[in-house]
Order: sequence, then structure tokens, then C-alpha cells
Amino acid sequence: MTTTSGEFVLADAAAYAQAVTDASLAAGAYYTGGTSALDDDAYDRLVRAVAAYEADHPDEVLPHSPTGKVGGGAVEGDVPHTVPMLSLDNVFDGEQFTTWTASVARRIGHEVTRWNVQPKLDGLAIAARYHEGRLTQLITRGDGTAGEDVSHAIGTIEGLPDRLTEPHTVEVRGEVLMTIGQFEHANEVRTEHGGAPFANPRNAAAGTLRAKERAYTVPMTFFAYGLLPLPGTSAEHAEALRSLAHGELMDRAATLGVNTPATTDVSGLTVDTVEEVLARVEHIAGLRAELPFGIDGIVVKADLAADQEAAGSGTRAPRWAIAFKLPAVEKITRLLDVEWNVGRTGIIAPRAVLEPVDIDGSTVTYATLHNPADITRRDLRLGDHVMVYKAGDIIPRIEAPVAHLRTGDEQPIAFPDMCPQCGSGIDTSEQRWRCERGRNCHLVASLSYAAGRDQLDIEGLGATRVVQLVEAGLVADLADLFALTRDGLLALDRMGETSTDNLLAAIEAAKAQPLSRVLCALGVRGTGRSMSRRIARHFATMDHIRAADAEAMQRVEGIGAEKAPVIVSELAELAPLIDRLAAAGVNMTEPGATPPAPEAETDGAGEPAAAAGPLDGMTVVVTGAMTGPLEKLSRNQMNELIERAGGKSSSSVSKRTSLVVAGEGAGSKRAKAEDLGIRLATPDEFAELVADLLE
Ligand SMILES: NC(=O)c1ccc[n+]([C@@H]2O[C@H](COP(=O)([O-])OP(=O)(O)OC[C@H]3O[C@@H](n4cnc5c(N)ncnc54)[C@H](O)[C@@H]3O)[C@@H](O)[C@H]2O)c1
Ligand SMILES: [Zn+2]
Repeated sequence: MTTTSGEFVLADAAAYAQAVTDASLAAGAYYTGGTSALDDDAYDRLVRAVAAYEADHPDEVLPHSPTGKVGGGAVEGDVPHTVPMLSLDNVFDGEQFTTWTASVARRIGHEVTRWNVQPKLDGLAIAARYHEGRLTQLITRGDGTAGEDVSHAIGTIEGLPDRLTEPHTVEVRGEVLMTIGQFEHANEVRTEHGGAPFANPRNAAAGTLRAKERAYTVPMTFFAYGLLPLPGTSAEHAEALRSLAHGELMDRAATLGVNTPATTDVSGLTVDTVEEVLARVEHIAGLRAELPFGIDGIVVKADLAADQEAAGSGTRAPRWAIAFKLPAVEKITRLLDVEWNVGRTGIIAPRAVLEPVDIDGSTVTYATLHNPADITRRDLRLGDHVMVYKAGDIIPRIEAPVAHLRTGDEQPIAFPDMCPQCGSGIDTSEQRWRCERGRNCHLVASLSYAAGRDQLDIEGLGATRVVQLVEAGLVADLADLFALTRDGLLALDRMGETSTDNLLAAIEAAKAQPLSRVLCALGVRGTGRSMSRRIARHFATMDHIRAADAEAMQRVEGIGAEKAPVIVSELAELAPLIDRLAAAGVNMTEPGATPPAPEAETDGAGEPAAAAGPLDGMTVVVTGAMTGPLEKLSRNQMNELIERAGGKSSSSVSKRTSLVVAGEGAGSKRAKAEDLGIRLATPDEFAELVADLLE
């Protein structure tokens, strides 16, 4: 039963027993990479109901009740922890936080005057034991007193080196998670191996960490938030570790070569007052959507070891730390419909239409469904309650159906038997279905894309005109555009002399576009604008690109072992088209780039020395409106300019940013650059810097 406030009330002992079982099952799945039947809000409500019932019936408390236990009592282990690994208590606003600080002050006999504020990373806790500087054992949190040995994962976790910079014996504690990038990669690899995609990064990290034997490894990332002595630690060193403030411990961890939040935009910060704590909490919460990894809150800790010791710990959580919870990024809603969309390359992708649900401030109505096999594997049906995950810029995705909420009225999802775009047959030989006409299915879409502003930039060739050309049979692929004749065009409806001549001139001008744009216009699978630029700059000519095998392709930044062969085979497939484009006079070189030296592969250093440019080695972010000599440049053109000048373009400001070009109306990125003390330039100053490259 639920009350108006959405809280459960457990009516009797049977309802209580059922709730305890449901919570244990959910927690078991949640911590081991399985699928929980509850979202976090529902789980927390259930546990609150269990706690309320127990308060009224103290003699009926079941031994496996989740209340007051680390991990809800649903996980255990056989490797004892030296010091318990606990959970955290929560607050939800500044008022609750202030109340909590007062209770800490009462307990320790004075106000806390030094706090450490840090992100609450959304992964799972792990203890990494180093003996004489070597990583020897990884242990999960388990029930808090003992965890599971997951040492098989050593070597797959970035930020957790095999060797420390000093031969110390210490235990590093922290969170293992997947960044958004690692998560996308893990799902790509997993589905290629016929597995079901993970629902969210935390689930992916939990499942991956525990998987002992798998045909592939996928990387994860570690962030430290604790450092403590082990039995083998020298007495002197152990004493030092026990007396250091939390902030100092984190600096030690970083010096030892372990990753900490200091490498991110939300590094731990030591402050003196509650006001400063709350300001930092706001700041971190405001950055949540932009972070490359998930956080589910902000942790505030009493910084000084003496305060921590005086406050002590309960059975479930320490009394000197608290978590500010942020809104959940997973919610349960209903699957109303499935749409089938044909992508640029002919891939027919299912998309879920959802009953709109508010997740962390945005309304989610659609979610990705990967492929038909995945729908079958997860036995999704229309009308099902489904768990939806959405964080930051990530495309919302569906986890498994919540089977216990089924009513029996759910309907099977119908798969298309012909291409919904052009009516041709469907190639179902791979997991991802594809229209038999491949990229031609989307001839109109792909030609419009190729003619677009950031590709060949052919003015006057919008979708309507493309449809006209295709329907008249004048154009069947990209190369045909360059064979259009004046007479042919004049014979079309609504094509006068002027528009014909303008269009032909625009097509002629497009032949001089840099290779990066030509490559992008080809719509090679797995390469968008910035990837096309990187490939073009790396290889300098189309001939070099086409000569590259998968190994050579992997030397381009951002192309991994999975993507490289796809690009190589796509290019081979496109060879006849590329030949015809070249024959038509389309430029196939990248201005300012030099081809990789053939011996580059022997020294393993990879990247050949590029000609020095004014932005060599710099990472540049552009924000706001460009003015002066840069006024006409689109964001894409600005990025091209930066890369031609030897720099790297990026869309988000971080510590690694070297320069922010801030034009009129620049907002949060400029503010962040100022915060981080990053060099700022006006559009005019920047234009001067790269004057040689502006024609
Ligand atoms: N959906 C479900 O079925 C289900 C089941 C069980 C638990 N849960 C959810 O999990 C939460 C409880 O999980 P929990 O007990 O792991 O507690 P928690 O995740 O709320 O907090 C404790 C954990 O935070 C992590 N952490 C991240 N950054 C940290 C930092 N900087 N310093 C210290 N610790 C940091 C550590 O792993 C630590 O163990 C609840 O919100 C609950 O909703 C959900
Ligand atoms: Zn089709």
C-alpha cells in the first residue's frame, strides 16, 4: 500500500516479510551487476517502510532485513577488511546538512572547522592492497566487514597502477567506475560478442569487475578517496597515514601514482565554513551533466583525522561524513511503442517511445533499444514497465522490463519485415539490421548531409532539391553531383538560369574543400566531423588513408581496435565512388598536413612530427559569438582552424584546456575558465594569433 506522499506502509507481518525479501533481491542484483526490479527511489522507499515497520514491531525484525546494514545485507565476502568499509548517510538539502553538522559538533565537543568536499562517484567501492609498492589484491566492499576477492581485474582499471611510485605497503580505497566513454565502448564490445548491453555505467562496472573469464577486457577507471595502513606497513608510516587530514591523504595518493578526483573538474576541496561547503556542493552539482563520469551526490567529510576519530562510526556509516544526494538518473516508466528508424548507412534501429518521465530535470520520451536481437533477449513487450537510465548528454537507454509489474496485457513488439524507409528487403544477417539498399536507401538523406554546411557546403542543394535530382534520375550517388550538366538542370521544374548557374558554381567550388570534409561527406560509418578531421590530418592524402590497414588506422587518436577495421572496410567498399570523385576533380588532400613517415611504426612513438603551428600542443575551446575576422566562421570551421594551427579543439573546459576563445554572450564556459585560471582570448586576439592561417 502507498500513502499520498508515495511512501509504502506495510500492513502486517506477511507484507513486511515480502518487503524484506524484495529489498534483498534488489540489493543483491544492484551490487553484482544484475538487474534490479526497483529503481533507487523505490528501493529507498521500500527500505524506509521496512524500517518503519521494525520500529513499531521491534520483536519481529527478520535477520536478513536490509536496515542498518552495508549493502542492504545482500552481499558478502570472505576476505576480511582491516577497517570496515562502510556506506554513507544522506542529506538532501542545506538545512539537513546544517542539522547534521550540529550533531557532529555535539558528539565531538566542538564545531568542525575544516571540511573536505568531493564528488560522490557512482561506481562501486574497492580496496586495493599494495605490498612494497606492488598491487597484490583487490577486494570489494561486501558486507562492510569482509569483501570478495576480485584481483583478476588487476590491470584493467585505469588509475590503479600495478606499481606505486614508492615501495609502500598501503591500502588504497576508492571507487571503480566506467566513464561514459568506457561504458559506450564496453557495450559496443559486449554486444559484438552477443551479450546484452549493460543498462548503465555502474551496472557495467559491477558486472565487469566480477566477471572472471571473459573473451575480452574492457577498461574501467579508479578514483581514490581513502588511504590506510596494512599489517605490513612500517609503524612510522602507519602513524603518518592515521594522522593526516583527508585532503593530505588524497595528495599522498596522487603522489603515489593513484588517480584521485584532483584530475577532474570536481576535485576535492578543503574549506572552513558551512557556507563554503554549500557553495562547493552547488558548484559540483552544477557540473554534473558535463562530467565524463556519473556522480550521484557530493560527499562532505570532516577533514582532520582527530575530528574523524572523535566522531567515530556506526555499523553502517561513519559519523564524520555525509552524502548530499542528487536526483536519481534511473526511473521506471512504461514502454508505449517502438519506432524503427533508418540511419544514414541503412541501419534500421529500434527506438522506444516512453510514457514521459522526468529524470534529473529533463523529460525523457525516447530511449535507444540497440537492435532487434536485444529486444528478444530482454523479452521486452509493449506496455511493460521499464527502467530508463539517463545521465548528462548520454542517450537515454532502457534496462530490462520490470517483470513483477506485468499485468498480462503487454503485447509483443512487432519487427518490420521490410525497410520502413524504402520498402526494400532487410538484411538480418547481423545483429544490427540493415536495409538491403544500404546507404542508397537514404540517398536523399546522405546527399543532403554531404552537401551540408559542415561537409561540402554546397549552397542551394537542400533536401528538396536533392529529392528533385534523385527523382529525375540525375543523381544516384555523390559522384553524380559532379557530373550534372547545365542542360540537365535546366530541364527540371523551378530551375531557372540563375539558380542553375549558382548551383553549378557551388558544386564547382565544393571540389576544393579539404580532404577532411570530403571524407566526412562520404559518411563513413563511425566517423563524424571531428573524427574525419583527425583522420585527414593524420594521413594528409586520400591515397594514404586508403593504403592504411586496421593497424595503421589505429594510430589516429580516438580510433580503437574495434573501430579501425570497420573504417578500413567501409573505405574499401567506397573505393569506386572515391575514384569517381577524384576523377571529377574533387580535392583529396588536407592542406597543411604531412603524411605519416613510413618508419613511424618502428619506434612505436606513432605520431609523426607535424609542422609547427601557432597552437602546437594546445587544447582550445571556443564559446560565444565570433566577431571581427572570425565572424563568418561556423563552430566547425573554428575547430578546423584550431586543428590546422596545430591545436586540439574541444567543446568543454577542463584543467587540460590551454585557451578559451570567448566571444560575445559567452556564459558558463567562460566562467569556468576564469574559475580554473585558464587563459582567455577575445575573437580578435585569437584571430591575430592564427593570422597566418586566415586567408
Ligand atoms: N535499485 C536498487 O535495487 C538498489 C538496491 C540497493 C541499493 N540501491 C541504492 O544504493 C544506495 C545505497 O548504496 P550504498 O550503501 O552503496 O551507499 P551509497 O552509494 O549511497 O554511499 C556509500 C558509497 O559511496 C561511494 N563513494 C563514492 N564517492 C565517495 C567518496 N568520495 N567518499 C566516500 N565514498 C564514496 C562508496 O562506494 C561508498 O561505499 C541507495 O541510494 C539505494 O537507492 C539501490
Ligand atoms: Zn531502405
